[in-house]
Amino acid sequence: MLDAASRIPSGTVAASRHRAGYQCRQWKVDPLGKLSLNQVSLSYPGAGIGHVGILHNVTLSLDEREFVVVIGRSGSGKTSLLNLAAGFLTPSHGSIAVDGAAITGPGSDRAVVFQDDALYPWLNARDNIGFPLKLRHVAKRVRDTRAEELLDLVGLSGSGDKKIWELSGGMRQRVGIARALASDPKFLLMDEPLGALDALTRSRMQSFLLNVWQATSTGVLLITHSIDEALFLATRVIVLEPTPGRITADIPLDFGRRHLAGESAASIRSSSAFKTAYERLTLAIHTETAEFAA
Ligand SMILES: Nc1ncnc2c1ncn2[C@@H]1O[C@H](COP(=O)(O)OP(=O)(O)OP(=O)(O)O)[C@@H](O)[C@H]1O
Repeated sequence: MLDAASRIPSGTVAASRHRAGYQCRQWKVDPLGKLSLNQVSLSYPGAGIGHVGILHNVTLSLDEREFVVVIGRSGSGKTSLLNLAAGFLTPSHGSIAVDGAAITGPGSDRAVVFQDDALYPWLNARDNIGFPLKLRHVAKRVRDTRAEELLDLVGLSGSGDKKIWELSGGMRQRVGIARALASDPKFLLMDEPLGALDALTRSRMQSFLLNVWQATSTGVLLITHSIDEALFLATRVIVLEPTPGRITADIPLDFGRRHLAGESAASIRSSSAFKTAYERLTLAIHTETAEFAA
């Protein structure tokens, strides 16, 4: 079962948006948004050797109900892929679109969460969360209301006045995720968001991430080095092979949904299905021509 800190009151976010009183997307009502990378390649200038291919012909799409995890060996281009989806990088070839419209840079429809929480130490938790709304000239009263609702969503009710240095690593990452959600993104792009946490906190945060995903219907693209984490969270795992980075497996999974339906993490991880999936994904990551047979 999910622990109390991981549970999120159903309907909290959707209901809160109306109370917050600023223009936002109507989650679960609009048609599903889609983020697509179409035959995307990326290369960087090499030192005297022309261009070095980082990603080659990557085609990938995810919608707002999906939790897609990208895994692959070091240097396979995972962060580059996320930076392309975020609009921080421009592809050398191919195109990236949200709902069919080509993206030309970062946008409020895609929020990014990094391993380092990147919070502003001079602001308290509430003002950190409200900061993206401040950039959009949303009134302070409305920002504060929204921040309190997001603090509630991430299990930190009553912590709005806390300074960043008063928060634990897991709490800081929750505030970072709340801040990312403040702009009501269609997609959360997360680069090793739990990578800096200790094992126990990381495990609790995995349940928390699944709950945030379920409560907000925000599409997630998450990078991890952890096979266990990829299997536990993803509705699809994408395997990238290096040099140049390309997709060699696209695997549907349901362990996260099972957890959300009430099965304990321990029961899932000890199941033969999870152990078999672990072995197959390990093989897929470490084999040149990856195969993930059902
Ligand atoms: N700005 C850059 N200029 C040149 N090469 C780069 C740049 N950024 C990344 N690279 C190279 O692109 C390749 C892919 O890097 P990337 O960080 O996307 O991989 P990754 O799979 O996220 O790696 P890791 O798992 O180690 O974080 C690496 O060989 C890296 O050295």
